[in-house]
Amino acid sequence: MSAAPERLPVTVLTGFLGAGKTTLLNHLLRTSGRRYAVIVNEYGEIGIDGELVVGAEEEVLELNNGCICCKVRGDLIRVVGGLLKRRGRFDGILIETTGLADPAPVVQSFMADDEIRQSARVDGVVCVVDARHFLASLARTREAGVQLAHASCVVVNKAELAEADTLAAVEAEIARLNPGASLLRSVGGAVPAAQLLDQGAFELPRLALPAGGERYYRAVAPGRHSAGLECVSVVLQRPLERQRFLGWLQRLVAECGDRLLRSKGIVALAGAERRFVFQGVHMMMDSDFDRPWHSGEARDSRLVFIGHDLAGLALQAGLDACQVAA
Ligand SMILES: Nc1nc2c(ncn2[C@@H]2O[C@H](COP(=O)(O)OP(=O)(O)OP(=O)(O)O)[C@@H](O)[C@H]2O)c(=O)[nH]1
Repeated sequence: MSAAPERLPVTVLTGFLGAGKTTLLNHLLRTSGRRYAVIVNEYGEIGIDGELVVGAEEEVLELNNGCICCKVRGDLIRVVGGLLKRRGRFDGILIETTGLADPAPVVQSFMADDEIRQSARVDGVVCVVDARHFLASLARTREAGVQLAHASCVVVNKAELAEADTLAAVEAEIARLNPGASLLRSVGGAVPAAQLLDQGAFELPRLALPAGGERYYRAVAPGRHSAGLECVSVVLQRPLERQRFLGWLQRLVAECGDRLLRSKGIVALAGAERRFVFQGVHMMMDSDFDRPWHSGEARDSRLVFIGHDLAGLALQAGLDACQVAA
């Protein structure tokens, strides 16, 4: 019996208007040494970004006349379905979303559609930010925060235009609000393609969470930069009782999935020899048992929640109640 073909990696490029998404996309196409099908989404009927993508070999598909996050989701599924029928021709798919798009529905399309899910996987969500303007965009708009919340990697672009202290402040704010995301600096989108593509950053077994070891509950209050975006990180030392935790998580995403943008965690369930991992994008959730706990490894649970108005969700109290008795 032949092994199932590997699922095609999909990288979603997000980032605020003018941050440098197309510039990064072109850099990746020029330097990755791999063949990508490109999907570009923009407002308006005339596709401009599609024209700006380098090279004739790449397959560039435009989804115009609507934002990918609302009107054209059905189109996205059709376009990806079509690409998957010709999958031998490329090594992956790159999707550039509009500067005002919420990347969540794009990711959710890959989580929700069974056929696509079997043949393709979201490998990463790359958020490109403009080093000089990011903090202002974050403070003034909801979109910039939503894009940051979903990123598995953030590229701080136009780094040459920002002072060193601005760069440091931008990177600190990114690490505060999305502590699992990797960070790269760039000028003209010039980052090593190998650090962005095919990283499996969105795969359950390779979920990046803040480094373990600390025993803390930390709620990051919305700061002056973040237009209400908050991050809550929780570390729990006692294992969680399975049914109680799964019920709590299910209720949380069902009832609060609109303001809970992103959730992920590595959890020690009582009696389980393997780590339980989960990740959610709004109400959609992926979860599974992953590798066995190593001997000597601290069996604590680490969870991260990013969203708006999280204080009211009483995350710590809810999770505390899931722990087995001391
Ligand atoms: N100085 C400087 N300019 C850059 C850099 N990267 C991109 N640009 C310029 O910034 C402008 C916007 O870049 P794009 O790549 O089109 O940005 P985008 O995010 O795709 O823009 P939208 O599709 O409009 O949201 C272009 O004029 C780029 O040449 C950089 O690192 N430094």
